Amino acid sequence: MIAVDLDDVTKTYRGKHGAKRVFENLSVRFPAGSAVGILGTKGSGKSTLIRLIGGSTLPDRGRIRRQGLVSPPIANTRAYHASLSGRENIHFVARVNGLDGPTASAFVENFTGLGATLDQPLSTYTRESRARFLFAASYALPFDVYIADEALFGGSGPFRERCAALVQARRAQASFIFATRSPQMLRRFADIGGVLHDGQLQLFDRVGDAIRTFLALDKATPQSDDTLEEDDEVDEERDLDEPFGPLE
Ligand SMILES: Nc1ncnc2c1ncn2[C@@H]1O[C@H](COP(=O)(O)OP(=O)(O)OP(=O)(O)O)[C@@H](O)[C@H]1O
Repeated sequence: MIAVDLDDVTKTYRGKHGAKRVFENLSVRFPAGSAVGILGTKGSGKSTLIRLIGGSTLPDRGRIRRQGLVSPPIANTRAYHASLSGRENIHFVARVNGLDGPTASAFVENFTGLGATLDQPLSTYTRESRARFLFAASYALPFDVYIADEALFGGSGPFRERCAALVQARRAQASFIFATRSPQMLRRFADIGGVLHDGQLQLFDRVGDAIRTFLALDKATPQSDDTLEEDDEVDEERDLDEPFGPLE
C-alpha cells in the first residue's frame, strides 16, 4: 500500500531574480504504515517537498496521489486563525477534513492542560501555551498521513516528552513523512530514511544508511556545518515564532 505517490514531479519557483528549479521529474512512493524521515542539507528542497505532499504548493508538471487524509504540516501556524479560539480552530480544521471536532478539542484540552485558555483567542496565548496547542492540535485529528517540516514534537519540560510519546503512539496508527536536518530525529522516529540531494530523493530501508549518506554529503557541502546532530530545539520550533495566519 502506498500513502503518497509522486509521479514525474517538476517544481520551479519563478521570481524577479529568475527561475529556481527544485525538482525535475521526481518520482517517489511513500509506503503506507511507515514513518519516512527525509534528510537534506539547507536549500535541498525539504520544505518544498513537504508542501507539495500537503498540497499547499502545486507542481508545474507531474502527479501527486494521496491515499487517505493528509494532515497540514505539524505545528504549522498557517493552519489557524489568530482571532479564533483554540477550540474554534480545531473544530474548523476538523470540519474542513470531515472529521469530528468536539472529540479532537476534548483530546487537546486533556492533553495540554490548557483549561479555559482553549476558549481564548490564539493571539493571547503565551509561547508555551501556543506550542502545546499547536502540537496537540496537530495530532488530535485522525489523519492517515502526518507530514512535518522539522517540527515533529515540542513544548518544554514534561509536556515535551509526553508529546514525543504521542508521536510514537500515532506512528502505530498512521503513516508519517517528515523532513529534517537532524539525524537524531531519524534515529528516534523513522522506519525508513530518505536523502534529498540535487533534486532527487533516495529512500533507504535502513535508517543508518540514509544517515551515513547524508553526513557524507553534508561534509562535502560548503557552509553546512550546522547539521543538527543531537537536539534540534531551534529548528523544531522555527514555525512557532511565526504569527498565526489565515488558512492556506
Ligand atoms: N517561494 C520561493 N521563491 C523562490 N525560491 C524559493 C522559494 N522557496 C524556496 N525557494 C528556493 O528553493 C530551494 C529549496 O528551498 P526549500 O525551502 O524547499 O529548501 P529546504 O531544504 O527546506 O531549506 P532549509 O533547510 O533552509 O529550510 C532553495 O534554493 C530556496 O532558496
